[in-house]
Amino acid sequence: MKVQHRWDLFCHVVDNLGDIGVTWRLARQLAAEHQQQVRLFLDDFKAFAHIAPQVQLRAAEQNLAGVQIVPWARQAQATPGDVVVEMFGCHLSDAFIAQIGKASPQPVWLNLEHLSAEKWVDLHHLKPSPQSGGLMKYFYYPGFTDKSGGLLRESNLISQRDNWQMQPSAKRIALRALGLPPPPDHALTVLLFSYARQRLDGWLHTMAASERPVALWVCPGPVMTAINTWLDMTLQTGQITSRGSLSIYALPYIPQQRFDELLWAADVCIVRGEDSFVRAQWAAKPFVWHIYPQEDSAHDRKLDAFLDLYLNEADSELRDTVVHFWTAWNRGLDLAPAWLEFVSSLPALQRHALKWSRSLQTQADLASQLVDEVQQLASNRPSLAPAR
Ligand SMILES: Cc1cn([C@H]2C[C@H](O)[C@@H](COP(=O)(O)OP(=O)(O)O[C@H]3O[C@@H](C)[C@H](O)[C@@H](O)[C@H]3O)O2)c(=O)[nH]c1=O
Repeated sequence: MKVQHRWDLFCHVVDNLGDIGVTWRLARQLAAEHQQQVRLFLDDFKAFAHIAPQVQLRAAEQNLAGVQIVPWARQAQATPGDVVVEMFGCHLSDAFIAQIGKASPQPVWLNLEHLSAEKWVDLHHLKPSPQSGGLMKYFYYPGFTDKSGGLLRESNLISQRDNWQMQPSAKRIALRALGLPPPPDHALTVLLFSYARQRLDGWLHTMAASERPVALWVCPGPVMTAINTWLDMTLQTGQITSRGSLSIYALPYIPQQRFDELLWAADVCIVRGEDSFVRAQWAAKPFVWHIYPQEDSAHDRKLDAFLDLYLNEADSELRDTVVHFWTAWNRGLDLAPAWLEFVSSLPALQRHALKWSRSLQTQADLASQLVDEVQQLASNRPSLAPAR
């Protein structure tokens, strides 16, 4: 039987939406699917409001989707719960760490790390790290293998996706609800959620000149600058414009609970970071991962490690197609030749995406694994009490 614990998740937003994006998805799942009591300490409510518009920016405390949300600074007066999770190595205040040290029984303390397909992840997952004052912190690594901590996946996600895909009207209704004009008949639909990128001209020209109409849905963010330069105008949120066969639509922010529908509705997804990268895989769509750039080219190793896994069972033609386009995207090269190759392989890429998604589904999801691990770590400590 699952014990109900009091969880404290700590999220420091470094940049972008991924820190709160992953944390919010995990928090909601812990509360809704595992009946855990979740409190989320957060330092950037404006970033949060992009993906959860109902959030109040200045509330001292609020409850959303069964999660208690409090400003970061409140940790100074807070008593730790049964489980403390630092998201992505964000640092807790000394005052809160002192409270962890004083708590009896001591909370299970974890650092949930960034996602990587690199092999070392399996070796480091759940390793303890002794802290000063006799405290112990465990490192939790998400990942793609059975020895890693898994990927976030809601229990009904795949059935929801399949039901949605099977209803011919679902796409039309969703697009309307998302404020998207219906794309022209037989159009190729492309969702663009990437980092800033130069040299989009060749790609945009190629789409504008293609026989098949293309609808490009652009999420808010810095990539819009290069698109506006090419368009020679400033496309406002909610506005659409066309050049030849290409229509470009500037999307508003979409609540996280509806973000999947954009991926499900698109034929090709260009995603980034961690959460949208994982969601594109659950959407089972041909996709491109714009990886978060890191120092010392660490992102190249991460990208290669994922491609090795993702393409392990692909034939050499498909492998080349994916590698060419992903490399061109991530290295800032001209995209036109690799795009044409990619688009002409879409049926095979689609089959591959579905096969990959099915293979990932055999893994236990991250939240379930985390709850089980915490329960085990907690029960190895003689006196950790369930929530009162
Ligand atoms: C555009 C958009 C995004 N989202 C959500 C989906 C995701 O949960 C989140 C975006 O997160 P990601 O896809 O991870 O991309 P990101 O680039 O925003 O986040 C990145 O942040 C850096 C600090 C990390 O180091 C990176 O690894 C990565 O997490 O925003 C919406 O809910 N609605 C929207 O309209």
